[in-house]
Amino acid sequence: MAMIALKCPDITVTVVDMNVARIAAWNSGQLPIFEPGLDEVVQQARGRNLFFSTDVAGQIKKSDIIFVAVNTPTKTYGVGAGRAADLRYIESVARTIAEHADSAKIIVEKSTIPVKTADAIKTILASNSRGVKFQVLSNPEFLAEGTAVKDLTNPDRVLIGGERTPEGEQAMATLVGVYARWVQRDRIITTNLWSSELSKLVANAFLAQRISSINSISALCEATGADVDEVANAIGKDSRIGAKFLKSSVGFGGSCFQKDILNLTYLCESFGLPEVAAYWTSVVGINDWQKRRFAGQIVKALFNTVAEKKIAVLGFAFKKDTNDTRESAAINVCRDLLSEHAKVCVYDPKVPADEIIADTLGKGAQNPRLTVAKDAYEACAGAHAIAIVTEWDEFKTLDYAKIFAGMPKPAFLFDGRNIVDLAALRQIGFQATGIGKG
Ligand SMILES: NC(=O)c1ccc[n+]([C@@H]2O[C@H](COP(=O)([O-])OP(=O)(O)OC[C@H]3O[C@@H](n4cnc5c(N)ncnc54)[C@H](O)[C@@H]3O)[C@@H](O)[C@H]2O)c1
Ligand SMILES: O=c1ccn([C@@H]2O[C@H](COP(=O)(O)OP(=O)(O)O[C@H]3O[C@H](CO)[C@@H](O)[C@H](O)[C@H]3O)[C@@H](O)[C@H]2O)c(=O)[nH]1
Repeated sequence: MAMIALKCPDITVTVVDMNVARIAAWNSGQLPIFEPGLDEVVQQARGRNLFFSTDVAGQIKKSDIIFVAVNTPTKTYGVGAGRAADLRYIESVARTIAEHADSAKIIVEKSTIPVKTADAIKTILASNSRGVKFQVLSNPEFLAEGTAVKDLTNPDRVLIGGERTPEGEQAMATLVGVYARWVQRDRIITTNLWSSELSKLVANAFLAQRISSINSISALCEATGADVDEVANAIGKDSRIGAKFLKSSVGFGGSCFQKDILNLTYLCESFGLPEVAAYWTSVVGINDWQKRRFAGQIVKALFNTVAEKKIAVLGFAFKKDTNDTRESAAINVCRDLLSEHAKVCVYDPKVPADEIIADTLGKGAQNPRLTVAKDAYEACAGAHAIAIVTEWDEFKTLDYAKIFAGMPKPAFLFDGRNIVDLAALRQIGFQATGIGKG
């Protein structure tokens, strides 16, 4: 929304949320999320044509286009628990719009949702809105965290789905007109509603599948003496495969991939396609295995016991350049090490200590074996092993000789992101290993 406001000064964009603290943060000097370049975008547009408010009802009345970007987490209860998307926030927004709208609106699904959700939204609107006309469009978001501003400035594509009726086409043309202010017209794709809704889930499933594919091969590389980065480079040169998203890692995290694949598999089963569901479920299965495998390798290398040994975990966010920790592999790694009674000391440049502890142990819980350091050097001091879990750039240039000097020997380093020079570390004296480095 900040990007639309930046690129379209004549359009007034008001972001509303019922979370008062979040809106207050968006109106303050300290935005609630860390995202490179976002502060500058917000600063340019805020107060000009970008506003943040908790007045949901008032802004529904005033708006011509309403983007619905509420959370659609994995359901934790009842039918489909652990897999289906929980659509209660979507439904509640549809009811609120129906209650307060007193003129025609275009409703844009921006949240990631199961196919056919637009039908449910349309039905709720039509049954409650006292004759006000709505058009529902699907406009999934493809930005990745950490590169959001770049992705939004120059998107590979913008996808807009709508009804193939004159009113639907007109609504799509209106939304195309917004994006066309800065996105090349041939990168704005229009489709029917169901293709657009489904494409978002499929895009994430394909991206995650590439990571699980290369991660499965990382284990084979370790067993055979091959190097997974060399394999990725060799296969990625084939233009049919492509070089991106082939970086083997401790496992993918983030709020989207797992949730959206589970959502897709649940949909497949609901439509009577268990074989398709099983195929995509295995992408999540390999990811869970990869996360466990990493922690297991640490325990095994440290002579099958990490009890009371200090392990430094470098990085807690699910990827670099974000403070988001949702589904981060670091959570699983820390939990597995704690269950082996290791003393885990975490450092992340952007994630606050209380969040690291709450994510790992649960809200309010404490464990004296889990501590948070103010920098990487403090985390590594006296540690038997270092585990690099997030690929923050600063971990590439640490003074590893100094760190080595302060560790008990043998000193181990496990690079879960393949970002450091293993040969140089071995030269220093480390027992250093990476993912998929045979
Ligand atoms: N985070 C991403 O990078 C990303 C990228 C693409 C798509 N998505 C999709 O976008 C959606 C939102 O993701 P997110 O990461 O921003 O989630 P989030 O949980 O960080 O934010 C959702 C916000 O919606 C608010 N909300 C919920 N119900 C509301 C209501 N009835 N009225 C007003 N506000 C309400 C919540 O208070 C919360 O602040 C999800 O469907 C997600 O899959 C996210
Ligand atoms: O080669 C790779 C690429 C990524 N990752 C990991 O995969 C996860 C997801 O990374 P990324 O996709 O870059 O970030 P997200 O913000 O989760 O973005 C994904 O999820 C968003 C929400 O749906 C979509 O909009 C984006 O297009 C999609 O890339 C992270 O843990 C990464 O470290 C790897 O391990 N290897």
